[in-house]
Amino acid sequence: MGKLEEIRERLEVCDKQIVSVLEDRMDIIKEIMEYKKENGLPILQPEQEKRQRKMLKEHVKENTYKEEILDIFTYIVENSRRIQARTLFTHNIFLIGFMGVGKSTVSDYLSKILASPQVEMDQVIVNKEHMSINKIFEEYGEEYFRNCETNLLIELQKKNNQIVSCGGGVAMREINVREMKKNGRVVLLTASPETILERVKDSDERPLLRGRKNTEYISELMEIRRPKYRAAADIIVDTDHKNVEEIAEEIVGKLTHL
Ligand SMILES: Nc1ncnc2c1ncn2[C@@H]1O[C@H](COP(=O)(O)OP(=O)(O)OP(=O)(O)O)[C@@H](O)[C@H]1O
Ligand SMILES: O=C(O)C1=C[C@@H](O)[C@@H](O)[C@H](O)C1
Ligand SMILES: [Mg+2]
Repeated sequence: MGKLEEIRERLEVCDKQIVSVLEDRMDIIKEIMEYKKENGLPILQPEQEKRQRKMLKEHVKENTYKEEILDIFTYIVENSRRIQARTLFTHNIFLIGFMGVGKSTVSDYLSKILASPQVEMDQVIVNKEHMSINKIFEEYGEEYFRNCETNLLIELQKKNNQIVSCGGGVAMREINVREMKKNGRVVLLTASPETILERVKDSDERPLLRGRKNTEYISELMEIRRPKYRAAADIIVDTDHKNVEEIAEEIVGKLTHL
């Protein structure tokens, strides 16, 4: 055997060891998830990832390849998140609720922490139609927009493990609720009118609230929508006085115990 072949053989042995250790690591991740589920412990615990990263940095600080090793670990952790998500859910998660309640913020965070794709329904429709939502309403009417929402919900059933931030009106149509439930769990986020006002007051992007940004109007519209939101929900999470990490943890905890 030539020198090069001999070196390559050592490399192959090394790769196989890496595969084997990675498999062990992934099994451990699954074991942790099962243990947390069985014992009702918080599932996401982002602070644990930070501790792990700190420990690793300390461990490799004198290593010649420390930057490369840390880079590889970024991918390892990303994939552990994906395994976590698949251990927890095999379906899609649909976030519904009033304008400004935090659907986009929470779905963005959940999609990062669970390394799962995020779908922003309003944005997908805008991209498909090459038109803003305001323009779609003006040119084709609300019914057309609502049909776009229903068609998108049907399309989303082709994939799993997506975190979907729904348009504020999605739960108003019964067919939409049926479509979401075919391969998904529906999470209703709620907040008081005061909290909603605080969260939307500096933005002009919500046409339904234009010129009516006050708690009286928000309250009125919320009451009209409440029964449909509640009827659609598999779980309800109140977001008042909670940060995004707390909300995400509560969602995952409740979904795990459905
Ligand atoms: N838990 C929270 N605490 C404080 N601020 C929040 C929280 N959740 C969201 N926000 C803020 O409130 C505003 C509205 O949030 P977001 O855009 O996520 O709501 P939304 O439900 O997606 O609204 P829309 O229905 O219009 O799409 C944002 O500025 C966001 O940063
Ligand atoms: O609450 C609603 O009916 C809407 C909310 C937005 O997300 C958009 O989907 C659209 O402006 C309609
Ligand atoms: Mg949003």
